[in-house]
Amino acid sequence: MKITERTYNKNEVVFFKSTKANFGGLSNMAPGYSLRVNDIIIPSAEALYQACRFPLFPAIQQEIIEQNSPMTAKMKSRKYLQYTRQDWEEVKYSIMYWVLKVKLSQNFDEFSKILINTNSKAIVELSDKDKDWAAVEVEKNLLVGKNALGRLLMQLREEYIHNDNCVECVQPIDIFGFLLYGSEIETVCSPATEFENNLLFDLVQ
Ligand SMILES: Nc1nc(O)c(N)c(N[C@@H]2O[C@H](COP(=O)(O)O)[C@@H](O)[C@H]2O)n1
Repeated sequence: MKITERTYNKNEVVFFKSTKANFGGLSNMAPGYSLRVNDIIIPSAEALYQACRFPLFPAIQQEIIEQNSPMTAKMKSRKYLQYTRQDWEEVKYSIMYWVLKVKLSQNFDEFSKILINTNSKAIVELSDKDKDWAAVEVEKNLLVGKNALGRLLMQLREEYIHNDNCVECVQPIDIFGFLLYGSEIETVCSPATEFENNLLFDLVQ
């Protein structure tokens, strides 16, 4: 997936930077959005995304996932960059979109509310220096960057909020070696759907 740089007028967009400010829940660094994949509890979207860098190294994945702070999870990942999967640059945006879908599916009430409140405005992650995932204010009110996270969030809003699609279960993406702790990543469902599926399973046993 190729993403090119864009420019935005800060006055016309919804932007987020600090997790404590308005729309901070859109950030992968926001606490309080835990996830469950393959029965493993993962404290944040950031930890899940960073763990996906290292499919062949379950011990590194575990060290990242054990971090309650999303920023510390990212910092742990930095120690092991040489073990990053070789096709990371080609697959990282697809992996991030999958992570965001999992975050929405398993935190629907909270996360969908924030997405709804962005209306139809452009969503921009604001950063001091990151022009890949975010955009930088290069002069007053002029934001420049690929803004990959903001754009994936807009795609998520279009697919699941504006089009009213259901995000109860999220399929794994079709890439080689999509692994967590040595096992293929399975379909991930919302807690309510998992509960219903388990009830049905018990009934037919
Ligand atoms: N710590 C931090 N500072 C910024 O300015 C940022 N824009 C981000 N972005 C988040 O970091 C994650 C990507 O990490 P990699 O550099 O690809 O390892 C992703 O969640 C971005 O939203 N972080």
